[in-house]
This record gives sequence, C-alpha cells and structure tokens, in this order.
Amino acid sequence: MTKVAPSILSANFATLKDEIKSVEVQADYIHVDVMDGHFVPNITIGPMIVEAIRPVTELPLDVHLMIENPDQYIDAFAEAGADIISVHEEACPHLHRVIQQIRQHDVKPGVVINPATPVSAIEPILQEVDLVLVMTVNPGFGGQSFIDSTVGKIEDLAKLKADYGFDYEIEVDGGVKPETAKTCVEAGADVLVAGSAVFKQDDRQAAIEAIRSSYE
Ligand SMILES: O=C(CO)[C@H](O)[C@H](O)COP(=O)(O)O
Repeated sequence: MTKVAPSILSANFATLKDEIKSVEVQADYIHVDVMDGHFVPNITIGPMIVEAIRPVTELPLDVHLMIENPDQYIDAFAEAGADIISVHEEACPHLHRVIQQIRQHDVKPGVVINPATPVSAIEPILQEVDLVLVMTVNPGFGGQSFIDSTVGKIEDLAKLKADYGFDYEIEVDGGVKPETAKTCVEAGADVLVAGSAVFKQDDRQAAIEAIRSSYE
C-alpha cells in the first residue's frame, strides 16, 4: 500500500505537536524538511526541533536534508531521533561515504535527486539505500506546482528496482495532491510526501483520505 508522509513544512509551527497529532491516524511517516539557506533559498529547522517532536509521535521521522555538507549534521539528526535521513546527490561529492555514515547510526539512508538531476547520477548507490526521493518541484518551498517531466524518473527507478531486486522505497515530494497523486502511484511511487495538500486544509484526515482515494 502506498504510504503518505505529511510534510510539516506547511504546518503551523506555533502548534507543531497538535499539527502532528492531527495527521497521526492516517499518516505513515512524518516528513521533516531541513533547509540551510545555502543549498536551497530558505531556512527551516535543525536537530533541536527533531528532538522536540520525537516524543510526540511513534510514526517514523523522515528527515530530508536540503543542506550543504550534510555529513557535518548527520550525527546530530540521528541522535535527535530521525528514522530516515535523506541527502541530496547534488550536495554530496562523497555520497557513498555519507550513506554509510547514516547507516552506522542504524538509521535508514535515502538519496534525493532534484528535478534536473537524472537517475543515472545515483545508479551506483541504489543498492546501498533504503529510500530514493524524487523531487517533483525544485526544493525550497511548499505549495509549488508539480513538474510533469519528473514522472519518467519514477518509472525508471521502479524498473531498476524490479530488474535488480533493489530494496528502496520510491518517494516523491512536491506538488503532490489528489490531482497528481495517481500519476505518481501509477509510475511506481511507494511514498507520497504532501505538505500544503494536508496542512493547509482544515480537515487533515479528509485531506489525506482525498489523496489516497485518488488512486485506490
Ligand atoms: O521538500 C519540500 C520543499 O522543498 C516539501 O516537502 C514539499 O514542497 C512539500 O510541499 P507541497 O506538498 O506543498 O509541495
């Protein structure tokens, strides 16, 4: 069954505990967007917030690092309670080493590609990761429009997974809502990240249900 991972980027940070509780029944992961103002033009949260929300939910914390030099912060995010840590291929000249660093913490490692990065850039690391995140918008902000040209990469990753028996989940992030979710699932997505389509709606359970019912 396809998983849904609400992104707290679009939540109300003044009431973050309640926001997480409002999606807990329907969600599979809580997606945490970490931005440094360098790799992407926005600044969000650090390990202190991950540590603060860790006791709030038993759902896995799916931490997406949109930062330069992620190797310098992996230990802190792992110790703060992340269950999955994903790093961008574009930010890691020594990607294999960084993936190993994440796994040494008994945390699931993921690799992320931007819309302009081809699947071929991560092929050598696919057998080492538990998650591949395909950005379907340019990272940095919630509420952007889904980029249709990224769908072929979801299909390519699904084919590689089937052909070689790789274990990774294919996650998609950006512009995911009831209108775009079905395309992602049909292409092979295992996890749908949704920020504004969940947290900008008054009824969060209905919002997640609307995403699920678009493809079920
Ligand atoms: O990584 C992200 C932005 O860089 C967010 O997770 C993503 O944009 C989700 O927001 P929305 O569903 O509103 O597009």
